Amino acid sequence: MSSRIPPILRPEHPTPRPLAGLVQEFGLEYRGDLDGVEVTGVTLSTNDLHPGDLFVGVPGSKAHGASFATAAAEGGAVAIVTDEVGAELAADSGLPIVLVPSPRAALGEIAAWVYRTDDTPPLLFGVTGTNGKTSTSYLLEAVLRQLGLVTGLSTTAERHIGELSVVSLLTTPEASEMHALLARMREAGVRAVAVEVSAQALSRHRVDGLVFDVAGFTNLSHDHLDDYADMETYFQAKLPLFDPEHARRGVVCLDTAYGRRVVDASRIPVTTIATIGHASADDVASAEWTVEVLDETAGYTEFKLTGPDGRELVTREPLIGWHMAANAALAIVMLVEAGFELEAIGAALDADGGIRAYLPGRTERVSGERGPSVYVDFGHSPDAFENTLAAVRKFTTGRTIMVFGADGDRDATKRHDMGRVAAEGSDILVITDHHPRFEDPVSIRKTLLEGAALAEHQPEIHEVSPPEQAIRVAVGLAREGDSILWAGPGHQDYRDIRGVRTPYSAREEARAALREAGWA
Ligand SMILES: CC(=O)N[C@H]1[C@@H](OP(=O)(O)OP(=O)(O)OC[C@H]2O[C@@H](n3ccc(=O)[nH]c3=O)[C@H](O)[C@@H]2O)O[C@H](CO)[C@@H](O)[C@@H]1O[C@H](C)C(=O)N[C@@H](C)C(=O)N[C@H](CCC(=O)O)C(=O)O
Ligand SMILES: Nc1ncnc2c1ncn2[C@@H]1O[C@H](COP(=O)(O)OP(=O)(O)OP(=O)(O)O)[C@@H](O)[C@H]1O
Repeated sequence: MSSRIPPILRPEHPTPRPLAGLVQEFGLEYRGDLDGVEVTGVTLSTNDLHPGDLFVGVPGSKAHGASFATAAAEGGAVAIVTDEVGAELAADSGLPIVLVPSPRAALGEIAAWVYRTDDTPPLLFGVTGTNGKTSTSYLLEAVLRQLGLVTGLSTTAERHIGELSVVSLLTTPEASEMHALLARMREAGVRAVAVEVSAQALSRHRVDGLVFDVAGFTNLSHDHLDDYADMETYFQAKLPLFDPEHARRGVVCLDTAYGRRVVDASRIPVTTIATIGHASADDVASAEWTVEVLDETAGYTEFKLTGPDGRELVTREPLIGWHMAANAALAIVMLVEAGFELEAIGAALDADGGIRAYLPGRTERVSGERGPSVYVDFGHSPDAFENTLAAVRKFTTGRTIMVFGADGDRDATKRHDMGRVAAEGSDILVITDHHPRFEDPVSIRKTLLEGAALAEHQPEIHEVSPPEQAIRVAVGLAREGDSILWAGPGHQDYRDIRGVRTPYSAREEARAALREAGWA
């Protein structure tokens, strides 16, 4: 990967802690001399090593982290934490070695100890599900800010510490980064944090050592079957967020049938929410909260949230689609579960004319007053395509044009459905490339085209590579009144081509294509 790897934020003024204290507190075995060893940080990667760090050697898919122990020592690491296999690999590093049975499983608690994130933690919100995690997290942050709090955010798109913003690498950072981020947030006076929690994060202990005040579940649909054997395994991977080790309370959206199953499996108190017209009639009837879309325009969606005891809130958000109303309502109910009064939330939102949120690359309109409407979106699953296409179509007087490609080296089993759903919902389809990674982009497009051919409705289909060209073809075909939905790249500022993060922004490309076509 190139140097465009985003920075990892750490506390600016870490307080050193004696390593002997860690060993004593957790009753850990060690080799070497711990006398005078002071720890100021923790990492599992030599690419993010600071002098004074504990280097945690985790067994990875390509290498055992402990095989980089000598490099870690040269970089200023003060000790190694690893397993028995890693201890052998790290023996020549000259550093003391602390032994744990599973370094990845230990990382969260160790990072919490190093950065003292257990001391006066902020209010913590965790959001999981297939689609809508980033959006719900941004919406939580927006409402918290409108309530006057200094906020933090951790999502696929960005990490925020108050007004400071950096782009993200992983959706949910490794536990060492997560706790460093929280420590930095504490320095900045952050009082509430919204964290997007991926299934991979739960499977890989990335949120260990954190207890969310409120966990939220958006929905579950086909994705990530490269990481999980089947939908059931993927579903099961989400459940630990609803255990007492990870959250105190939960809010579960019943819009997909998996929601009810989360409620049944949850080991914490949960409340439920369902979207009228989208969840099943039974789930709408049994949900404690319901959300109903009242008005939709190209500029905003207005909705009503109704809760127990006839409590109600009507507000709007500058986002399109019923699914965004579902995300916003989930965020608001999570705040209520955290102890905020619904009336206070309503008053704060009313004062501002609704929720003030900007979601980078989530059905983001990049076009101007004239010409076709162009939206850049991060959707990369059949369900996301269906919802965003429906939302865009609603405000399109002309034709709906969709541009998309699929991720290489990621769940290939969803590609047929992506092609089919995209074809069903569009009048013109431009199939192109996304992140090919190490796959052949021609063969990815071929699978998408096969999927598109399965659709009952057949749009006009074009195959265009690379995406810079594809968006220009789409803009060239578009007329006033048409809409273009470019799904996949969202906020991202690179394409991963054979492991190299090549600079590239779909939002910039789309704007350039519009300018070149004279629509600026
Ligand atoms: C499958 C997966 O999660 N892999 C993660 C894993 O990589 P790995 O096991 O291959 O690590 P490895 O390369 O064998 O290296 C082993 C260890 O040696 C260390 N190392 C390695 C090389 C070196 O020079 N120095 C060094 O210290 C590594 O940091 C690592 O700790 O540990 C790495 C270090 O933290 C992660 O960066 C990497 O995430 C990769 C980039 C990834 O793509 N993960 C995806 C699947 C992911 O987690 N996605 C989810 C969800 C996204 C969504 O919702 O769409 C996410 O939360 O982002
Ligand atoms: N509640 C929802 N239901 C269905 N689709 C949604 C929902 N919310 C958002 N989407 C669609 O999914 C796309 C991704 O949204 P978002 O980034 O919020 O999800 P995510 O869960 O964070 O995704 P990822 O796991 O890829 O980071 C959006 O651009 C939109 O197309």
